[in-house]
Amino acid sequence: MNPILQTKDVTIAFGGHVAVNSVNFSVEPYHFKSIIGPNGAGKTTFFNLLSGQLKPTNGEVIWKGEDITKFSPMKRTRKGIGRSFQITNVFPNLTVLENVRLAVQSQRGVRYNMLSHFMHFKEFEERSLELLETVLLDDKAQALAKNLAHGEKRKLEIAMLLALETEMLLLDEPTAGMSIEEVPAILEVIKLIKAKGDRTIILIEHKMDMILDLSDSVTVLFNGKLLADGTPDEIMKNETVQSAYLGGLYDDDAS
Ligand SMILES: Nc1ncnc2c1ncn2[C@@H]1O[C@H](COP(=O)(O)OP(=O)(O)OP(=O)(O)O)[C@@H](O)[C@H]1O
Repeated sequence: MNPILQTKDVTIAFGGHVAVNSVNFSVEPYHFKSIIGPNGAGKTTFFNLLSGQLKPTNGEVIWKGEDITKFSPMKRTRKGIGRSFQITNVFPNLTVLENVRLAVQSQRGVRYNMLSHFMHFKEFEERSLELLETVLLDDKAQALAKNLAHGEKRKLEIAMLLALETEMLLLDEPTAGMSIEEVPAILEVIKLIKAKGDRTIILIEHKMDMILDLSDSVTVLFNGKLLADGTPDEIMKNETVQSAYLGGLYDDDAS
């Protein structure tokens, strides 16, 4: 099968520091791929190269055979690459439902058309409730976004990302900053999205154990380079990966 997303020798340097170094990466449609690596491995920088927040110093990003290296983040979203919203995109004084509805409206392109908005209001609201059910947040639909617990905010971000109806989801450490009690619920949400089977998902995770049973395949970054790529089983047995993680370079306390 042809990859849906690929990078060819993608590289970015900040001053003299090469944060992502000649990475050749590919993911097939409907695949669930995790990117793992210790702190500072280059995971977030690599995600920014995929989503367009950063442009590479060298190399290419290819979406369905098309070179999108120079495309803006918005253009990539329109093409089908959705990246999880940061919490700054959430309106704190609106309800959870209103926040998701705004994302649904923006996807349908009716943000500035009041008549169309009025005519489709019920449809948007129904779609928003459906998305809140998917992320197990429907019981908080009427709560103000600012009153949500951290884990619930991450669910809201995921609902808003799903509202964009993109073929690909880029999830950047969805469990970051969560309390131990909140983690199973967000993993459950990710499992539900995966089970629908209609999207390609790439997820960054810092803690390897978190994602092994979720992932079809795993890419390991280390010092900006692609260290290994394979099934979770292959990655677990890979000695180079083990030493990268266990060699005192894996800081378990950082996000
Ligand atoms: N804008 C920037 N300017 C300078 N250096 C940067 C910049 N962004 C990232 N870096 C550096 O690039 C390296 C990779 O950082 P990155 O945040 O991508 O790692 P990461 O794998 O996501 O780490 P973590 O698990 O801690 O989030 C780090 O050494 C970081 O300090």
